[in-house]
Amino acid sequence: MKKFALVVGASGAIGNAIAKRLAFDGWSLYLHFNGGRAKAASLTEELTKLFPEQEFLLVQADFGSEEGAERLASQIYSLKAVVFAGGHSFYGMLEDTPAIEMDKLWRVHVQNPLRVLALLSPKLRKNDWSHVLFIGSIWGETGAAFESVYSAVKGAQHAFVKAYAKEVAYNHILVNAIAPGLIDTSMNGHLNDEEKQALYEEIPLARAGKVEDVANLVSFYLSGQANYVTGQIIRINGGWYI
Ligand SMILES: NC(=O)c1ccc[n+]([C@@H]2O[C@H](COP(=O)([O-])OP(=O)(O)OC[C@H]3O[C@@H](n4cnc5c(N)ncnc54)[C@H](O)[C@@H]3O)[C@@H](O)[C@H]2O)c1
Repeated sequence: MKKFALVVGASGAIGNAIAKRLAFDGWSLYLHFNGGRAKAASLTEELTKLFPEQEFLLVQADFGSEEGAERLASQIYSLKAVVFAGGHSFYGMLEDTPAIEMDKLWRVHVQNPLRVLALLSPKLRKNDWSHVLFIGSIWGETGAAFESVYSAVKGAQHAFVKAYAKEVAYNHILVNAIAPGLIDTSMNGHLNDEEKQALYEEIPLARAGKVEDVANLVSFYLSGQANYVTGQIIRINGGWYI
């Protein structure tokens, strides 16, 4: 029987790498996108050609609204794993963060992923083992100046992981978060080369992480070799902020 995972944010940089890695591992995938249909469609086409025995299904939803979350859940049939790799950041002082932006950060990172999960949990409970993984952030653990609201929503994701892991352990649903440090994606587009270099000097491994670094860790979690790990926030950060 095909094993299906939902990758939320598969059209994004980290989500795209996760989708490719999970396809390589033999998963069939629901590939979620919001904007960027062309990119998501070409990923689906590429994976279908490479892995014809597996299924790759595109699902669109805006996590800015509850209807989007509900529509996404209604398109999912069989499911063994969910990886939440969507989201956006906002860089600025708290007093310069518009209320509408705060609301959006909360909805996209917390409220609607949790709503999706609530709707999908009966499907996850049907399996011998299932996995829920959030791509959180080290800022959710340490906090970051000028990203205070983003840090707050990432911290909320991490707190949820710890709580929900306890709630569904009985059903063999494992719930964890991977908390990246600096990963080389357009989410860090606000940094110029000089600023990036200054950050690399702070990071013991002296570089930004690659999207594949995150995808490899996701692959390990979902491989069945980490089935005694739940409720954990695993930092992937080159030794930065430990
Ligand atoms: N890049 C980093 O350095 C870094 C570090 C720590 C954590 N993260 C987290 O990793 C995740 C992926 O980041 P990325 O760097 O790949 O970013 P990205 O911008 O490349 O991808 C973000 C994805 O989120 C989706 N998305 C954004 N708004 C949405 C909405 N309203 N509804 C539905 N989907 C929406 C986009 O469509 C896209 O697929 C995010 O949760 C981010 O917070 C990134």
